[in-house]
Amino acid sequence: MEQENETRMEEDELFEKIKSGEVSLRKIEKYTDANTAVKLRRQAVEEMSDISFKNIQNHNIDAEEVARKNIENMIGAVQIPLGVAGPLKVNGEYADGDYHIPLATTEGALVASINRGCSVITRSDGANVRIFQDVMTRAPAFKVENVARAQEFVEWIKKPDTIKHMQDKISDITSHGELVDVDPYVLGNTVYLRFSYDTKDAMGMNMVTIATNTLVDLIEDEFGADPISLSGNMCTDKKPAAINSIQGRGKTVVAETEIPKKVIEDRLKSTPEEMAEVNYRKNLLGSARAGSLGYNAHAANVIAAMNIACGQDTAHVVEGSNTITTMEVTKYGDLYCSVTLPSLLVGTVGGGTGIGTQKDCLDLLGVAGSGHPPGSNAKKLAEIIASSVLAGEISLIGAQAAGHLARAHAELGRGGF
Ligand SMILES: CC(C)(COP(=O)([O-])OP(=O)([O-])OC[C@H]1O[C@@H](n2cnc3c(N)ncnc32)[C@H](O)[C@@H]1OP(=O)([O-])[O-])[C@@H](O)C(=O)NCCC(=O)NCCSC(=O)C[C@@](C)(O)CC(=O)[O-]
Ligand SMILES: NC(=O)C1=CN([C@@H]2O[C@H](COP(=O)(O)OP(=O)(O)OC[C@H]3O[C@@H](n4cnc5c(N)ncnc54)[C@H](OP(=O)(O)O)[C@@H]3O)[C@@H](O)[C@H]2O)C=CC1
Repeated sequence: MEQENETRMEEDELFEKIKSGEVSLRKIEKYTDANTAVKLRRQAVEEMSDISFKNIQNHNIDAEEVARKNIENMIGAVQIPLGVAGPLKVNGEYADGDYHIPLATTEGALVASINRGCSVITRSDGANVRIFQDVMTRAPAFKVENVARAQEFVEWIKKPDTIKHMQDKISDITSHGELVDVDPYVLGNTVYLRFSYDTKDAMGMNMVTIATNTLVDLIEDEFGADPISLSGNMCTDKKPAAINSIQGRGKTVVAETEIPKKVIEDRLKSTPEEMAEVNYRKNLLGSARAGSLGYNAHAANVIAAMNIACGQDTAHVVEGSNTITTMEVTKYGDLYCSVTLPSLLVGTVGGGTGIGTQKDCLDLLGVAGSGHPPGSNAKKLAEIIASSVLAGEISLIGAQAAGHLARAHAELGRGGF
């Protein structure tokens, strides 16, 4: 950021100007390098709040790296303990092998549980996992004169020539992103266009937002619809929404395993019948009665811990929690288990994936940066996360079937080992 400094100032002089309000907290980088700016901002906050930080200054993040794209008004960093579960055997199209799973959390018993689930899956010959759809969506809202005009708009947008024209336009904006499709939704005189893109190894929200902005301009110029908002909430980003469960968003991933009865008895202290019953009455019936969009036990736990560890956008736990878990006793008396994640949003480039500690975690999984071909690293990460969600579901349902949930949290979540 140094090249952007308007006028370099000595630290003492700058600190006085920050304290007096002459230089606002958010403009400090204009007068010094990013790391000094972080230090001065923190010291100013300490003085203004009359406290003395003991911890947040202790980190190894280079503000020169992150201040430009990951954070504004930086004053330090918060640490979250990192644990590891595994090995987890994954039989995917992109992830094929045994993996150690990085999990950043403060919830005692969570890593132990996922670790147990990994051991069960690995002893059951692994998790079979496949990706069924991979598109990131952005849905702007347009206002039109009336319903007849809405119909013309929908017909125009779905014309092959229009789509080709928009695809050509996108290729000027991004070398990795590709417009795949557009789905129109009409509500009175409002039309939502849900654009779907292949974003390769990027989770893609910046990419598709920038690309869609260009398409909104094109539509306004060439069709004349009135753009109201670049995001019309039918995307749907970071909110619980049935459209993501039904149409998918990001990666739609399914992972399954078949656990021998003996493994359930030995490792989970339960039986296939008991676990299937708990899954049915809890994850399926209980969720239906509650009006939940997530028919699972704690997919969000695993996705949150992996998202934090691997530099993903933590708010996308919302989409991931749409997961549906099934368990059924097979004709051999074993237990078939699956998780279906309709909307898992992950990437291995961009966002927080380049920060040192987060990149270490991506390296552990062998997915840091661009894949060969592009897109393959993000798909591999998605397969590993879905398999880890399966591990979490198996262990927690096992614990609830065995009546061990409260005991586990009393022992591991309150200081016991
Ligand atoms: C806690 C366990 C795993 C004990 O499970 P256990 O079977 O009694 O323990 P064990 O000592 O026999 O160990 C079995 C395996 O568990 C793992 N394990 C065991 N201990 C550790 C440890 N310290 N560190 C790492 N791994 C551990 C490890 O894999 C071990 O195998 P080994 O290595 O011995 O061959 C089990 O009772 C369990 O999984 N309980 C469920 C806990 C859980 O899933 N918590 C998640 C959060 S719950 C929540 O937030 C959501 C909720 C509950 O509200 C959602 C809902 O509504 O359902
Ligand atoms: N803008 C918004 O509305 C929202 C933004 N976010 C934030 O967006 C960020 C993530 O956006 P995202 O677009 O994923 O990331 P970035 O914008 O950080 O980076 C993505 C860019 O990386 C380049 N790139 C290099 N190699 C590859 C590759 N192998 N595959 C794909 N792209 C590659 C692409 O450039 P090129 O396009 O030139 O090919 C792509 O546009 C996060 O910080 C998240 O928090 C989250 C929600 C909403």
